[in-house]
Amino acid sequence: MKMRQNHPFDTKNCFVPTSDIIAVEETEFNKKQHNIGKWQKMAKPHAFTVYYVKKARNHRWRCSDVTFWCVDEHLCNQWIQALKELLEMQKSRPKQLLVYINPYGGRRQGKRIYEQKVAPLFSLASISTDVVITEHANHAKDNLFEVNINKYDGVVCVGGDGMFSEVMHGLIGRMQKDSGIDQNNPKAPLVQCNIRIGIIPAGSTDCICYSTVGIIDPVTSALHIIVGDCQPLDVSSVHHNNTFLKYSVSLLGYGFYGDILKDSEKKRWMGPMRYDYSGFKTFLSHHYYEGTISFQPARHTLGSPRDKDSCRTGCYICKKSEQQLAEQHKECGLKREEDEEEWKVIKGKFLAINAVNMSCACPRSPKGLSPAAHLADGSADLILVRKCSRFDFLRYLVRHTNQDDQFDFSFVDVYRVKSFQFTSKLSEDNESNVTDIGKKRFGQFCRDHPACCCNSANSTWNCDGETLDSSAIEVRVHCQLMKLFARGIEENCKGEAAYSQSSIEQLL
Ligand SMILES: CCCCCCCCCCCCC/C=C/[C@@H](O)[C@H](COP(=O)(O)O)NC(C)=O
Ligand SMILES: Nc1ncnc2c1ncn2[C@@H]1O[C@H](COP(=O)(O)OP(=O)(O)O)[C@@H](O)[C@H]1O
Ligand SMILES: [Ca+2]
Repeated sequence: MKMRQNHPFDTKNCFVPTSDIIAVEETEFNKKQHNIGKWQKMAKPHAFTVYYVKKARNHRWRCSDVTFWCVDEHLCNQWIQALKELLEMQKSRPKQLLVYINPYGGRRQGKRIYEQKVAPLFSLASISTDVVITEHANHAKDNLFEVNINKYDGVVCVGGDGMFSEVMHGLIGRMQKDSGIDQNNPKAPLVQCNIRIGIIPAGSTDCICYSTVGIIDPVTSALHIIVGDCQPLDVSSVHHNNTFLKYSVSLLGYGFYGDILKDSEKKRWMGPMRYDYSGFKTFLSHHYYEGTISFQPARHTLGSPRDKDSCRTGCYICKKSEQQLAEQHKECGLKREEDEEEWKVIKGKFLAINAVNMSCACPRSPKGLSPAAHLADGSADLILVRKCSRFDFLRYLVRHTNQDDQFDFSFVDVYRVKSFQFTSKLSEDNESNVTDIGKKRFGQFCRDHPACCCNSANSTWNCDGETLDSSAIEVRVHCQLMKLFARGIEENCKGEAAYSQSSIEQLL
């Protein structure tokens, strides 16, 4: 049997694992193609085209295609049939997706990006979609409590980290509501969310996309959704006084990153540039904050924040945590003595407190705030940057952008934790003396005079790009609470990965 590619002079073999096939379609007879090369000899050619994932450099994926021609119509149809059956066997692929687009995220290109780059690929892969273009903040989140969620194999959000956070809150919240779990109870065992979320990056930082896919590229992300990838993700719950505040998957930042976010919200019109402007301004203001942080070290994980190796596709440290989680679920009757485990307490003056569930790599900081943090190990890295000079803080920040170790400073400490609590000195003082409004006034005075570095005002928590109302918080990491359409960052940029047994080449 002879089937050939449509490039007559291309003698290269084409290997495509079935897991990388996007679609198979019958190809219309085209006179121009017929008139070139060897196909002239064919009486009436029949053809089909295989669309597949082509892996390019820097984790970028593209949709490529190859067309096979032959004279026998029946044979051609048999091939199409056989390949379609192979695709049907890929059970992890989504068929029905719910899509939320934030038209105002990042450079306000969300709608265009989806329509031009993503929708055609979904349609090629025969994925049906219900698309909601959000009209206001919390539209997607509220909507997720109302829709018939079981109809969908996944939810896609087109936007930045803030938009992802909204969709995640909708999904996890809906899951807990349906299972009768009270989110306000900080100790409640949360129900895992098995409906995967896909992120089409169209925001300002897009750190969650970058840290889980390795590139900010809407087409690459769409292809990860189409092939049905699955990456579990740790989620932290944030409470204050037995009241649920938020969930976080990337950064929970007090001090520097909180102040940047708060200032930048007023400058939304600047687009992604607002972070550079507010970053510079916040750096100059050099505010530090006094408070107490207590945490439980994550003894269950194999890794440490100072490891040289980072979390990659198929990470064994995350797999180990997954096994431990499964064992815990099995013996759910036996309550773990989590509360009796040790707490460490640190009091101090901090320029920044960053708790990260993942590396938080993004184009501004390609290795991230904690390069060795894991996506799904059930822990967060708690980074404490103590009061230091502006020059030293700049040295620390610069190391986010180069290869040097950002934890190798006397004023920086890092711990791998499974839970932590923070109270600012101000709120401790206020609790002991509520009527002391003089202090609050002084705090306002300081905010209005950025040259002052004193610590009488509170900072704000930056929770995945959203601000929190409370400075005193209680945080707990929930191992692999949700899943993304991603596979983590692949070790080899270019597709040297092992091919699956069932490649088309073998069938030929
Ligand atoms: C002198 C050189 C200083 C360079 C410092 C570069 C550090 C950049 C580290 C970025 C940290 C990423 C953490 C991600 C946060 C996002 O959740 C949040 C919201 O992102 P969004 O606007 O929703 O896409 N963005 C910010 C800047 O707070
Ligand atoms: N239609 C809308 N109008 C205003 N805000 C919205 C809308 N849709 C979503 N949002 C909110 O916008 C915030 C920022 O969105 P995001 O997509 O993360 O953009 P960026 O990365 O630029 O911050 C999110 O918190 C989200 O809740
Ligand atoms: Ca983690």
